[in-house]
Amino acid sequence: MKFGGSSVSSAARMREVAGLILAFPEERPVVVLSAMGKTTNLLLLAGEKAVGCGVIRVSEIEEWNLIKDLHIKTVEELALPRSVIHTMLDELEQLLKGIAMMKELTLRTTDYLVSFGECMSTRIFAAYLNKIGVKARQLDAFDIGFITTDDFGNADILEATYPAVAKRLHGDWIRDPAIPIVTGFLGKGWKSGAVTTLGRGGSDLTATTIGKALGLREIQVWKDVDGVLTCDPNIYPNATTVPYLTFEEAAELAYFGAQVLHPQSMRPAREGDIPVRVKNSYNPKAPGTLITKQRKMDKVVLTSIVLKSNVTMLDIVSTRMLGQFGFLAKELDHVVEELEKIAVVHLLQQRAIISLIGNVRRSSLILEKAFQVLRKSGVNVQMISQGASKVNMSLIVHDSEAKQCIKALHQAFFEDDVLTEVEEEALHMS
Ligand SMILES: Nc1ncnc2c1ncn2[C@@H]1O[C@H](COP(=O)(O)OP(=O)(O)O)[C@@H](O)[C@H]1O
Ligand SMILES: N[C@@H](CC(=O)OP(=O)(O)O)C(=O)O
Repeated sequence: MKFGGSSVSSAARMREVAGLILAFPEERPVVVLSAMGKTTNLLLLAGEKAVGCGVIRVSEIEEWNLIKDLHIKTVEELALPRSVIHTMLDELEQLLKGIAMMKELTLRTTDYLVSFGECMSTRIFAAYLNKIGVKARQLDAFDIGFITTDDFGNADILEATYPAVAKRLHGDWIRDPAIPIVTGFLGKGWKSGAVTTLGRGGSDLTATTIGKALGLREIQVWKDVDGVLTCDPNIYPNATTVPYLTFEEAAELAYFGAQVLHPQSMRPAREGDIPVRVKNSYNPKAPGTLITKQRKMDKVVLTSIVLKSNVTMLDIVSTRMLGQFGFLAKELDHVVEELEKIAVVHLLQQRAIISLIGNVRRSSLILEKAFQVLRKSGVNVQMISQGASKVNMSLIVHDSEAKQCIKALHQAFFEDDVLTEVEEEALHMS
């Protein structure tokens, strides 16, 4: 079970989460936690400020004080001893002073800095479970076999992780059974031995990695929304829950920008064929979204609409590109320079990709409807791509028009009668 930052943002939330875990007494869950609330963002900001503020002013950094106050308050409200996080907070202050002294913040140090968020949330939560009589064991992912590349800030999990994590968690359980409370988002670089992070939202990936390593029956990812929704609720609040998704759909959705899932998180679940359930810790009765290998697609038209803003488009016109392979593999800075030798190249910035995740076997119907809607809204699509994926059609529009497009498309596909049209078509064919 993975609980994101919003699920463990306060003492009250931690009590609720403990209640959710205890609601399944017959299960032996492994719990993965993110940092409390917005702690990761605050740590990043505190680090940036430390670079320029001088050692003696570190104690005045607003974000550092917010982090300290939140964690101390949580420990106090859960009636835990301060010693649970005392050492961590001391070390964190030392680290910020070190950054201030060096006037430098490398990617490696940034990963170490943000790791304090997960290290503290898990220590508090494990102590709380033990206090209420539920035996729990706090575990730092970088100590239990999460081995990654040394790409600080966006490390990849290496294959050796699966057997190592399985061995450690099995061994611990046999020696002394206790619910493992594991830090999400973190790993250990295989060359450097330093703490790494898996990219923002990486706790989802921690959870699915453990799921595959242990061959679990189900992976649950608890969020602050009722599941994966038909679009980002911050863009258009009429979004509704998508009850079922395939791994492929969920992966495309995440990859093309839906913040709800980490882009790489579906891979271990798909490889291990372990269902993933996305649930709302604020509304546990809601059924959520169930993500599996396959689902019945015959009535499916569109599943979800995803927006990725601020993308740059390369418009290449050339008659000389036949046989010119490998040119995009060169460094991005050199791509335009290289292409200009063989083509007319325009760099078009402030574009947005709107991805229509759905049944590509209905592509003509989807595109017909989409273009009707966009034409009515006076929007010109600048590129369209169906690619290799069986579930994704992408349209590129100008950034300034993107939100309005999402709203119009959502209304047409999810609030009007497109399903009736498909049902009629299916009836007609049978
Ligand atoms: N298609 C979508 N479905 C659900 N949530 C989405 C979608 N697109 C964006 N979001 C946003 O993702 C948030 C949940 O992801 P995240 O912040 O990583 O949660 P957590 O911190 O609980 O893991 C939601 O609060 C919502 O605002
Ligand atoms: N705390 C990390 C990792 C994470 O997964 O967080 P969340 O589950 O709150 O998205 C982040 O903010 O990126």
